[in-house]
Amino acid sequence: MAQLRETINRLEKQVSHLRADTKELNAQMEDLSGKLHAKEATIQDLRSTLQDRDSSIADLENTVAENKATILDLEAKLREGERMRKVLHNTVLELKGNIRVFCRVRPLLGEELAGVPGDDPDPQHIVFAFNCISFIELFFPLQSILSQTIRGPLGKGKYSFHFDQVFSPSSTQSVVFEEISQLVQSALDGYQVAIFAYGQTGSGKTFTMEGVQEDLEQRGMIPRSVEQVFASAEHLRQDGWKYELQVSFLEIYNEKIRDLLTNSKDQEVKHELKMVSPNSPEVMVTNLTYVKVNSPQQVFGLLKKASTNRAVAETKMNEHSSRSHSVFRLHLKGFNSVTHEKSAGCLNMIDLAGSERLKESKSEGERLKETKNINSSLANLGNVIMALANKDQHVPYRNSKLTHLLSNSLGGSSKVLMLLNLNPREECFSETLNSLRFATKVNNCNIGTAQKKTK
Ligand SMILES: Nc1ncnc2c1ncn2[C@@H]1O[C@H](COP(=O)(O)OP(=O)(O)OP(=O)(O)O)[C@@H](O)[C@H]1O
Repeated sequence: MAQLRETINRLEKQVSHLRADTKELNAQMEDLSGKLHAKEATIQDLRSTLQDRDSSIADLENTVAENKATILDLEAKLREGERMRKVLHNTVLELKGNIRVFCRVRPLLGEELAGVPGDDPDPQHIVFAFNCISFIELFFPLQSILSQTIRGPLGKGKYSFHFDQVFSPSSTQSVVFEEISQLVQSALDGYQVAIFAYGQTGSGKTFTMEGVQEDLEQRGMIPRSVEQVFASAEHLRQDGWKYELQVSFLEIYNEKIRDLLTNSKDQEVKHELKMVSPNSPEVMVTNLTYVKVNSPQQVFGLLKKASTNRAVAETKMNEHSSRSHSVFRLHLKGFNSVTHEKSAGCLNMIDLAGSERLKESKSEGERLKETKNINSSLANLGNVIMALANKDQHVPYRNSKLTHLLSNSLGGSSKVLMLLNLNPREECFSETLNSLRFATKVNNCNIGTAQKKTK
């Protein structure tokens, strides 16, 4: 019996322990389930945060897609704008005629200013209208002072001219370039472009075309055009255009062609003008150096090389007078990988030899021969332009090397600009009048509508 009681006691103790354990386990269970609820709530929170994030990402993705569409739309509009610019530019040129004349008068410089009141670099006998950028008036020098105070007809003492644009002595290189930059652009669009600097010795032709290379402000039309062509070609890449650019530079001296980019010291290398093929109007120069160029700096190096090679002779009118025509050519071949369009433009920049007449130049001997050759090739340039304007059956391209070489860039399918340079000195009055008359004849010509070239 006692043993039984002892067993019961022991069991009762064990039951009481088990009860206490159960109680503790229940408490722990409750605690854990509380924590589980809390975790579930956190998970729920995180889920809803994730959902919010997902919808924000979707919103952002939509916004990005919308922006991309807007950008594509804007790019298409820009391309359309660029196309319209070309169309408008070409229409304006068609209306104005594809031959245009700009006139630039250089300032009086250095010793030329001696005795000029107030060192005024503007000539007294040339008058520019304040309200008309295309008008220039020349006064017979003896009457020029009078004409400044008494306005009105002075009979034969006053000569008025209109051109597409007139630049007074204060016009900078960048102002002049602004007016020709669209024309330069046309070469990238596949046009044949010819820009001539015409004028008597010392009138500023070389300054206008080449300028001072080391001085950014004074750089001329050639370096500025080269920079613009490279910048535009780079810009057009995004539309699928890729350009191959090639430079040649030659001079025509005494009706002989000389390569200005040659490394050869052999002056006897002969250069002849030949048709590219029997059916092509294009003329090529035999044995001429063509350099493939990839940067403006590379072209500037070639310009330096050419200027050291260029023949410079002395005349009585200008100590360092250039007695040759120089022809800088940039050939631009374009291909568009998106539209498969092709273009083949050419930019010719020509610094003509001084246009003074024989008796003014006081030339003798070898200089006399040079002057005669220069005069006859310039006169022939005028004849070619007149023949084109008159739609003559025969255009005398072959009468001089210059017009023969440029025949492809002078016809009705090209764009021509004559930059008439004038010397501001009163002593140059009769040459100035002569130049203005020649340029007026050119200005009155309309050589037809330019055509793009695709091959
Ligand atoms: N717009 C200008 N501003 C400042 N200087 C100029 C300007 N135009 C010309 N000159 C200066 O006038 C001088 C004669 O100019 P330039 O040599 O260009 O004449 P040119 O017509 O090319 O003569 P040439 O027929 O002998 O080649 C140069 O010293 C040149 O630097």
